[in-house]
Amino acid sequence: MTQAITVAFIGGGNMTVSLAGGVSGDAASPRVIISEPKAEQRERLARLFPAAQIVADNALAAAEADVVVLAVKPQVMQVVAEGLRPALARKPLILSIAAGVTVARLDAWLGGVQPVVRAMPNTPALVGSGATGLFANARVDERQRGIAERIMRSVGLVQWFDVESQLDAVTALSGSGPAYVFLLMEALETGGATLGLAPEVARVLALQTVFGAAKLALESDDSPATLRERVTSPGGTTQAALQVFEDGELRELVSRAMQAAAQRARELAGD
Ligand SMILES: NC(=O)C1=CN([C@@H]2O[C@H](COP(=O)(O)OP(=O)(O)OC[C@H]3O[C@@H](n4cnc5c(N)ncnc54)[C@H](O)[C@@H]3O)[C@@H](O)[C@H]2O)C=CC1
Ligand SMILES: O=C(O)[C@@H]1CCC=N1
Repeated sequence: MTQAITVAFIGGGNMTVSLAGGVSGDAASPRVIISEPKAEQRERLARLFPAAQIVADNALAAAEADVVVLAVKPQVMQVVAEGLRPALARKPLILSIAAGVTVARLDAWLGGVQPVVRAMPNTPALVGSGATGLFANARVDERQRGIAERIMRSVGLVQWFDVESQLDAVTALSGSGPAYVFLLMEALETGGATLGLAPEVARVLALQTVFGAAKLALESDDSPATLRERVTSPGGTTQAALQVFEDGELRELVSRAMQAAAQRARELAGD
């Protein structure tokens, strides 16, 4: 943070552990308050973040905050947001990371006066390699945009969107995307075992291959298509495999899967 601000996390689960760790590592780390109803989890949080204040009362946490990060499951968001209303007189920035909860809904639950940023993160944020889409309502000023961006950037890449519906596409790509890649890992592992490799060997080779390919693509100036061509010797093994993927219309299948995810995101958002 550029100045000593107070960040209150509502819900002290996996994502909060990751984000609180991220912002605590920041050069000018903010004061952190975490509200969590489960006593056992509060004890864990206190061990992980000795400098943070761990409480059981959402309103108490929010009342002193410059930023309130809503990190509860979407199903409990309405109750949590409505319960916070009286504690938000200072008009802190609200940063919601709940999947599928629109700014309009949050706005209604919070009383229609708060600056609200909606984030669509993904689970690799848990290891500091997330990808997050952000959308801000009109009450969010430049300074607050910077703060929201900095919080999410502490666990990975951040991209802003001017149109909230684009977060449905982000959900279909990077939000759900880790599951597509895990499915590919599973398939590579099974395929390796079918070819006679020990399953644990097939798994480690599959994971390292996905990791290595992603790292190479991120660090290279070349496009994934060029990198793919570079692996593919004419008449060689890769070409034989890629032909099977093309015959099975893998690109079309991925596109259809993403359409289904985006459609489901729209339905869940109540659009
Ligand atoms: N797009 C994605 O893949 C991801 C989205 N998310 C979003 O982030 C949010 C948090 O996810 P996780 O940290 O994985 O969930 P989690 O279940 O680990 O944490 C939620 C925490 O909220 C606490 N909680 C329950 N009721 C509460 C209440 N009334 N007040 C305060 N705290 C309460 C729970 O005890 C729990 O510790 C979710 O809304 C989820 O949709 C998180 C990870 C990735
Ligand atoms: O599957 C879901 O609905 C959520 C949104 C993105 C990742 N998980």
